[in-house]
Amino acid sequence: MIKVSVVGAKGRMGSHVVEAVTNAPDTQLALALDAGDDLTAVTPENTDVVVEFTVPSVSLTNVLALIGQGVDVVVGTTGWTEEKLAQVREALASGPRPDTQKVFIAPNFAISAVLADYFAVKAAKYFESAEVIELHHPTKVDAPSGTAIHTAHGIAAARKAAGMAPIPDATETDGGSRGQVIDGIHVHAVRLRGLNAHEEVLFGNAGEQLTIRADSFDRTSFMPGVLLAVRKLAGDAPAGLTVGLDHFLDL
Ligand SMILES: NC(=O)C1=CN([C@@H]2O[C@H](COP(=O)(O)OP(=O)(O)OC[C@H]3O[C@@H](n4cnc5c(N)ncnc54)[C@H](O)[C@@H]3O)[C@@H](O)[C@H]2O)C=CC1
Ligand SMILES: O=C(O)C1=N[C@H](C(=O)O)C[C@H](O)C1
Repeated sequence: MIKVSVVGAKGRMGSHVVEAVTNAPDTQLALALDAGDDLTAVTPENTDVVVEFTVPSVSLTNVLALIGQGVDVVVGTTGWTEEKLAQVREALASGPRPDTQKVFIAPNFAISAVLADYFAVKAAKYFESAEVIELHHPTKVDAPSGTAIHTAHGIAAARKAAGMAPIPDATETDGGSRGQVIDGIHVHAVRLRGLNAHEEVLFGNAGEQLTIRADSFDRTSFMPGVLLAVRKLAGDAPAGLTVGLDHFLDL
């Protein structure tokens, strides 16, 4: 049995993870921790893998503390920048298990979202225009979503590798309507009661459009991906930092 502790266990995602870990045949719940709890309670003796779903403002601090505790960590929380990822790599290198410890961060654990992202990167070099629209529940604290930021970076990298010109856009006045520009890609965020987690990637050429859309209607959609990551970290995932569930899928 893989012993799994959950940090952020009382949250929308954390409570689903507690249920999934409890019900899966090969995992068992070790500790369920939330705000105010002491992370030094998590040790290699009681925990094989920690799953962290908290808030962007605290996740880095939690992950650094958990690396210090010597346990492997699966992270679903958003808000990761290159600077924060570099701090995780440094902490792993100078931590208690530099050759074997693993941290895995996924912008999105839903297979629909991971595939949408993958297909978008494949499509990027064939279209003059590309924009991303993400749509979420109104209780989400960050915008744009971590997934949309990841998608925008992926599209931008593919366009750059293909030597493409900047996206055509004659806008001269913009009070914010054109969204946030990430690596040259416009990203728009919608917050609407009734929605859960959704993303559309729009690609355009003269006379044609490709739309790639992923919809997570329910948080159960993230649980197979979370359990896959837990199993991979307890198994043959490489040591060090890995970002993106695509690394654990046969794409
Ligand atoms: N990677 C993925 O597939 C997904 C990622 N997310 C991300 O996961 C994060 C959490 O989302 P939700 O569960 O909806 O948020 P939430 O607000 O429902 O839950 C966050 C939980 O973290 C707890 N918390 C806050 N500070 C803490 C601390 N210092 N230590 C321990 N626990 C602490 C809160 O008390 C709360 O229970 C967000 O960044 C969200 O964008 C959400 C869905 C899927
Ligand atoms: O807060 C959410 O709900 C979600 N957050 C992640 C993100 O910001 O990309 C993943 C998914 O979109 C749900």
